Amino acid sequence: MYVSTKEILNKASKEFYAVPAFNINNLEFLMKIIEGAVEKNAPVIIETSEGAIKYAGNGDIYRGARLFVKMVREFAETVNIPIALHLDHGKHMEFIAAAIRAGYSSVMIDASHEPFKENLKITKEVVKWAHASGISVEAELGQLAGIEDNVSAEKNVLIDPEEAKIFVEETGVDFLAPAIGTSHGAFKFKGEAKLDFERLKRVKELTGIPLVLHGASSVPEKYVKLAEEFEANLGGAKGVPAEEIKKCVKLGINKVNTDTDLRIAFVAGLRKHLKENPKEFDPRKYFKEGMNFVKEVVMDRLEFLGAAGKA
Ligand SMILES: O=C(CO)COP(=O)(O)O
Ligand SMILES: O=C[C@H](O)COP(=O)(O)O
Ligand SMILES: [Zn+2]
Ligand SMILES: [Zn+2]
Repeated sequence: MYVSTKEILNKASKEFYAVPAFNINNLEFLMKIIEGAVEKNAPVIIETSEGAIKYAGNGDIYRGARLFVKMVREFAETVNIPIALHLDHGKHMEFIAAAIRAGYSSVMIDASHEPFKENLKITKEVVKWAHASGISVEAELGQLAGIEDNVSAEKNVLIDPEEAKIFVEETGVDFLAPAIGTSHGAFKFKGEAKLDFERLKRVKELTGIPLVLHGASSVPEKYVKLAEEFEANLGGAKGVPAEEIKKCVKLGINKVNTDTDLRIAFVAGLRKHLKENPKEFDPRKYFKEGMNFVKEVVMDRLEFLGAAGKA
């Protein structure tokens, strides 16, 4: 079923589990995410960045957004689990408009790089606009470190829980992504992972809405090692361990954004397959191993986040 993100996340918030939101750019990852979620009988959120939409539309934003809606709906309508499609890190109004018009289930307005008041003002506008079309909205407060495509910040600026309360009340936003120390990409921490759990707890107490953890990939050693065995250079890669994410879920995280783990799993399988099969040139064959690793990551996350069996 193609459903609203709000329906999925309100249930998760009430029952204290989290639903992974997986970033996709193509058909292959989508196929495996759905397959994994069906096998786990779990709800799942598919998300696309602005970059993904541009890529799929070959520069035509409206076309890219329509393609993703058609693709996701086609899968969603033929299976018995709740599936939603979300715009990740919407920073430009054209992308938000394209997603709303194409039929996304929800959008993110990410004005977290702006000063608090400006972020609030922009978010409030988008909420008004999206809600008029029955679409729910995610916003972000504080900033994540790390650099990834158009998502970047020099240093961590963690969320202020008191500001979060005002922000949620005044904007009417449906979900909030609090910056609590994670960052995007494969290189999140120099040493141990350090997250601000106290801050997260306060934000949940003061806002009460479903919260979103960005930069939540775990960067599993299994796939990093395998990719490196086949000539990848991922030295220093480090993610958020599953145990830390589970603590976040206990404190009120209900949506866990995951992109990097799928990318690393896929590239590990792709590198391995190509190296071991130098005569192979059929993409349906040389993508297969990577796709199966993507499915493994998906199923593992659905399980430890508590979404398995919640469809
Ligand atoms: O936050 C994300 C997408 O919005 C993805 O984070 P990762 O890079 O940790 O997978
Ligand atoms: O949060 C960012 C996501 O990982 C998407 O990255 P992207 O802009 O490279 O598609
Ligand atoms: Zn952001
Ligand atoms: Zn993110």
